[in-house]
Amino acid sequence: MSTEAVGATRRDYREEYETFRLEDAEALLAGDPASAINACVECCDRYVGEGRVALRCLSADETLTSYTFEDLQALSARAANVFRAEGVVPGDVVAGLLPRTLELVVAILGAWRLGAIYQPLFTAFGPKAIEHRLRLGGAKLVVTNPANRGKLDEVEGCPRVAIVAEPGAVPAGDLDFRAALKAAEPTFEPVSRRGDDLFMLMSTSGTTGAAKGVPVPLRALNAISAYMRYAVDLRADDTFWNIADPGWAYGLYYAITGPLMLGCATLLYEGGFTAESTYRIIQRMGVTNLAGSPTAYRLLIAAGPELAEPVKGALRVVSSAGEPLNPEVMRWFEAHLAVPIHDHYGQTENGMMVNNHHGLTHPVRPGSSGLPMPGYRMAVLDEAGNELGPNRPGILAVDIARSPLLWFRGYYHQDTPAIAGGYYRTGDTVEREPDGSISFVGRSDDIITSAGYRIGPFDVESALIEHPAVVETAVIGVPDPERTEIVKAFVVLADGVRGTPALADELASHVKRRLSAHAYPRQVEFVDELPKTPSGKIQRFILRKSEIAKSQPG
Ligand SMILES: CC(C)(COP(=O)(O)OP(=O)(O)OC[C@H]1O[C@@H](n2cnc3c(N)ncnc32)[C@H](O)[C@@H]1OP(=O)(O)O)[C@@H](O)C(=O)NCCC(=O)NCCSC(=O)CC(=O)O
Repeated sequence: MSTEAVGATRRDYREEYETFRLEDAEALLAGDPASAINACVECCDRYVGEGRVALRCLSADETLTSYTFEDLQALSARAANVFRAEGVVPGDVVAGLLPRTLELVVAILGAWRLGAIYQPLFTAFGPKAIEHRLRLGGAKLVVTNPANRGKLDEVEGCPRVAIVAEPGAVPAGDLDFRAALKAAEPTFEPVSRRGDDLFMLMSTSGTTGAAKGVPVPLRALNAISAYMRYAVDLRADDTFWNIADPGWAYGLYYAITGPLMLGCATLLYEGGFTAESTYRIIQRMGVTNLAGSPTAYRLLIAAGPELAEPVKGALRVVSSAGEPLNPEVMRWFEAHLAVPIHDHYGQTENGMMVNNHHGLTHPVRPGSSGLPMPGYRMAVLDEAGNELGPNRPGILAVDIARSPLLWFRGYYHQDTPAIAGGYYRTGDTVEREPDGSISFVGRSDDIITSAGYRIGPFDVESALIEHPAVVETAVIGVPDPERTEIVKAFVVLADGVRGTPALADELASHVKRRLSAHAYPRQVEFVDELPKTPSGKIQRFILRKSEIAKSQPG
């Protein structure tokens, strides 16, 4: 597989797009049943022997510790031995409920070395979101830390727990992960898998049901490395930092897997996001290649240009994903940080597919998500599934037969109506410009995009309905200048319960604790009834329309 950064000299987009083919070694990975592959070899072993730094960990108090690929090889081997001793076999699921620390990477690489499937659990999740995901994948083992351990007590049927804790703080019955790593052998022959075998089990929010499982086969590695080269333009001499959390696709695919696959060091910062710490870390670590979400960038801007001044000119490229990037953010970054910031579009289901590529030359239009990545043919479809020409809004879809990098073949053990007629429909409404670039118009369903997170209204509604004061609820996204959208809940209360601000806060806290700290309703409105179809289905779009009308001046 080619690991060379294409960006060393930028290549012409058109030429690269038209001549794209999976190179011979990559074609093997792309599904040849005879191919043998191991994700830990791709992301670690292949760089062993050069003493290269693979991982820089900054703790919450900003203490720096660096690890080489050799360190990660030995630690992943120890972890694989620990997992095997716990009964994990190739094809089993190992879940990680850990902050951005060394042990997170060790758990991921250890699972992969053994041929197991890694399932991320975002540390903001509450027991409800965790239980749903652990059930979905039938995880054999979950690796966590004391800050998150208590949530697992509320998970029915919780699997065996390995905990990263001080020796005195390991709960009875749990496996002391650090002690077990120490005692384990530092060698483990990587288990060969095939391109179609899974190595990650992700989840993503739906509009009608609870979060769906997204199986990720090993051949997705082709697309992940292609994105790092074409769109992120990651080079050997870059210091790379993707601030997204590896509890989600953007972080797991492109903060961990992608840079390690190219043999580049990645940076994990355990602390929460603030503009001050972000600028401080860029300066201290000499970050040249930065990735994150528009909300993070808007928060940097809101902190003022003075904070940006010391890092002006330090960054070479900046990538943005998770929600559309505002043209104003692009202009501000040019003016105050002297760096181009480019919008990239993707989904958990299939990674990045449409980009303003840093590593390829093509015009970049503010407000546009860019051009299809080489390896994908994108189409804009009408409701009947016909391809539309320029300037006509429709659903963005991937042409399956002509997209050699496409890996998504359906949700985990679930029907996937989004795949039909030779296309995978993304659910996003877009418009294609005459120059081929694609502009995001909106979602064609009820999914909420807030601060780059995809939030399913159904998940929030089912958490709210658990509260005794709530009889019925409908959850929508309402426009917000900072977070794109925020979650708003319309709530019908039980007889005799009064809708007070204190109750609104209580409901928000309930969702935060049970479902997730990022998905709670920031607005709660108490109503007598909800708009419904004659058959009783809640019409969220009516609520959304009236909120949009309210937010528009005049
Ligand atoms: C822009 C941000 C850095 C801003 O960070 P903030 O900390 O201000 O806010 P937030 O949205 O993360 O968090 C909302 C609330 O949850 C809390 N919170 C966040 N993370 C937490 C954690 N790990 N543990 C406990 N609480 C946590 C915060 O304190 C905050 O509480 P309070 O509100 O009380 O202060 C972040 O939102 C971000 O990284 N967004 C990008 C998300 C992303 O990576 N998207 C792409 C992947 S999604 C994806 O792949 C899509 C898909 O599913 O298909």
